[in-house]
Amino acid sequence: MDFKSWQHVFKLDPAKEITDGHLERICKSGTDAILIGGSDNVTLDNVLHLAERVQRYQLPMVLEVSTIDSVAPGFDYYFIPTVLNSDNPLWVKGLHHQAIREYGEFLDWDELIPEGYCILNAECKAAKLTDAQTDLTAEDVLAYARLAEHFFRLPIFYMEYSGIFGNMELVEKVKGVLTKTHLFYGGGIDSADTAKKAFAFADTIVVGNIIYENIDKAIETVEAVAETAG
Ligand SMILES: CC(C)=CCC/C(C)=C/CC/C(C)=C/CC/C(C)=C/CC/C(C)=C/CC/C(C)=C/CC/C(C)=C/COP(=O)(O)OP(=O)(O)O
Ligand SMILES: O=P(O)(O)OC[C@@H](O)CO
Ligand SMILES: [Mg+2]
Repeated sequence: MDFKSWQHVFKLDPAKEITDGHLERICKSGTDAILIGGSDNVTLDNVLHLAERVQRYQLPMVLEVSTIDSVAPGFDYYFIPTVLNSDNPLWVKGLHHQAIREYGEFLDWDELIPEGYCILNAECKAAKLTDAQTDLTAEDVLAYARLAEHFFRLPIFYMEYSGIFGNMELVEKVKGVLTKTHLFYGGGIDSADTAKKAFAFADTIVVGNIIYENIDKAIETVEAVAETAG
């Protein structure tokens, strides 16, 4: 199992309700993996509850860590965001330092995958939480991508537009400067059309909110990627 081969993932928010029927459709959709994560009201209880339900299906399950207190055992990978365009060091390396200080001796480092986030929607919760500097030129974003790949050697660069569909020209430019680092794109994918547009440039597309708004449209995004990938 290698996350670099994933083309489509669903991101389930532990703070949101999902019926068994909808969860079954998501997990049997043909998506490559389930990412569990959110930016607020994530608790150990709601993570454990959702993970237990997802575990019935045989597909890779990842926890995207947003608080130290909500880390639960049993995931295939733990994705650890570092927000490259936050000016508050807490979100770049501060919480990470605290977590490693506390648990460093017991960590299985092969399960931890750092993600270099570049948050591009000023209105999303994650941008507000992390004081992300979203007023960026294309050159700024390309520099963050290069910083992720060549300086920090991060395996993932994540263009995060959570809640809105992003600038695909910029996604194309970022893809053009990355060679080893894998490009995740997330934000506003709500149809086959938006899935295809984002997947034209990103290595992996992440589909979140539409799961809770229109389950049929969410499932369409998997089919769209499969068609495009051939
Ligand atoms: C039990 C045990 C041994 C535990 C060990 C703990 C462990 C695994 C430690 C790992 C080591 C480590 C380095 C941990 C880091 C800890 C940490 C808290 C890091 C900070 C992560 C961070 C920068 C979070 C900021 C928020 C963020 C970028 C979240 C990403 C997810 C996201 C944007 C979701 C979208 O949110 P949503 O709620 O859907 O929002 P919308 O309203 O926009 O839809
Ligand atoms: O919820 P949406 O807008 O689909 O975004 C997906 C993901 O990038 C959120 O972290
Ligand atoms: Mg969301």
